Amino acid sequence: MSFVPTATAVLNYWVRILAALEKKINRQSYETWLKPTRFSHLEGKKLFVRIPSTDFQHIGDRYADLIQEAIDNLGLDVDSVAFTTPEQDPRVPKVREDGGFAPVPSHSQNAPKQRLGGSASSVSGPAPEQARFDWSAASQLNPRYQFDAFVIGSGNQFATAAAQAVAERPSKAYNPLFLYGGVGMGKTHLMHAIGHDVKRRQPHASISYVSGEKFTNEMINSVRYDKMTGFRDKFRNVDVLLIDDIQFLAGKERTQEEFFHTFNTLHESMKQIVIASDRPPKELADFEDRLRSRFEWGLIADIQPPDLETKVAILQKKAESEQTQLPTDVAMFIASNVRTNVRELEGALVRLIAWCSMHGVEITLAVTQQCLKQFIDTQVRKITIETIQRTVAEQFGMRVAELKQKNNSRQIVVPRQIAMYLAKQLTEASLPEIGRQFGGKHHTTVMHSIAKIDEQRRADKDLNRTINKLMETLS
Ligand SMILES: Nc1ncnc2c1ncn2[C@@H]1O[C@H](COP(=O)(O)OP(=O)(O)OP(=O)(O)O)[C@@H](O)[C@H]1O
Repeated sequence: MSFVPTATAVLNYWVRILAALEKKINRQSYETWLKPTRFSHLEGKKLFVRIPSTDFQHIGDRYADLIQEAIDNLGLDVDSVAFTTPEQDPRVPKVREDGGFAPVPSHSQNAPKQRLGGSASSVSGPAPEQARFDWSAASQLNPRYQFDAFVIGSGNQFATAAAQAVAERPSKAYNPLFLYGGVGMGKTHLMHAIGHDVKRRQPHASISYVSGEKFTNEMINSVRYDKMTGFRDKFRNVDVLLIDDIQFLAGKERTQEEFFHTFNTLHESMKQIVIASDRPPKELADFEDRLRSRFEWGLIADIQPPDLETKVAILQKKAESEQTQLPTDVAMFIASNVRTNVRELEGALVRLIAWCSMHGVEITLAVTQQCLKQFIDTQVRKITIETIQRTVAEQFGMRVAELKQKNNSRQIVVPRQIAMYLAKQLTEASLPEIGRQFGGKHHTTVMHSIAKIDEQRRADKDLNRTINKLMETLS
């Protein structure tokens, strides 16, 4: 027996979705953007929602995931949601300039629409100019990664200011903007925030966010299925290209070649390029020089690990968005026990909130210590020399075996000395033991290596940064 919803039930669809959203997002955003929306009508499985003006169109992008989640949780028979202003809704009689009414078409085809959780559907028929909205690109952006959700601290202040400048004046402030920093430091968040912000200011702008891995895979498939023209059109015809984890292109000559041309086309036509990487351009091993040098054309901004205060502020902001009260001593405890990776910081908080809600207890310091004990213990797990060797080899694009060989070329010696230095700093191993694990080096060689790096680290900022980054990855 199929269930045919009554008019009231349908009307309740959006009301119920809103009720679910209200619990998930902060009050101010809800009051500003969602509360003023109204159910309009249902066409088949497409739910039309009335928005007061085109300024509200970004909500379909910003809250796409949450709306989809609510639809799924509520089991509603809706497969897409469209947001329309009264002017865009052909069911609303329009007053012509001469004061008469324009004819009302039988169904609304001009409304921008978004197929939630899937590829975007195209807008059929000529949409009114102000209604054009590139949902397909928008859906690649995580609605949570906005500037106002990003906590600014000393480590990311410069990168955030640069990202904001780029969002305000794409292709005019810095082009390209090259963001780099360690794992989970917020590079992706900032890139998406640029995308959202540009979209808000220029709803017509087409924005493409792609990871280095996806770019590579799409290119391989396009070559394989003879679809290079489509691939090129896709990435060379955007207003803003956000490419994440560019280090993935290391050693991939054909992909680098393709990206080189994409870069040139976009740059020449004054389109904005934002690149994120886990290391600065000059440390991108196995990259063509012509690409590396282009990465340095605009502005290079690094993101350093957050300090304790920033970590506390991130936790509090995150708790607020989950509508949870986080006592300061609890925030301090988590911030000082979870290492610098913000993703893990958030993971600890999510775990704590879930645990307290499941056990029906309030969040207190004692409860937090109990709940996060295992989480924190695994963080201080022992670091081994093998792990150090693997991490250093990866950082310098070489094999672990090379670190142990009797090769004294500079490309090998420096990483080897760094690895020995880290082994001394991060493990309990003695000098002879370290020497043994590096292909049988004498303990005086190990000592010399450690002293050398220790000294150079003070003078060479880049080397110091590389070591900090390795330490951060390792610990
Ligand atoms: N300063 C910050 N304020 C608020 N949230 C942050 C901040 N920095 C990072 N985050 C959050 O931490 C998580 C990880 O950030 P993100 O994915 O942007 O890191 P990343 O630098 O791109 O990491 P990776 O190198 O692994 O790709 C995200 O949920 C992001 O929202």
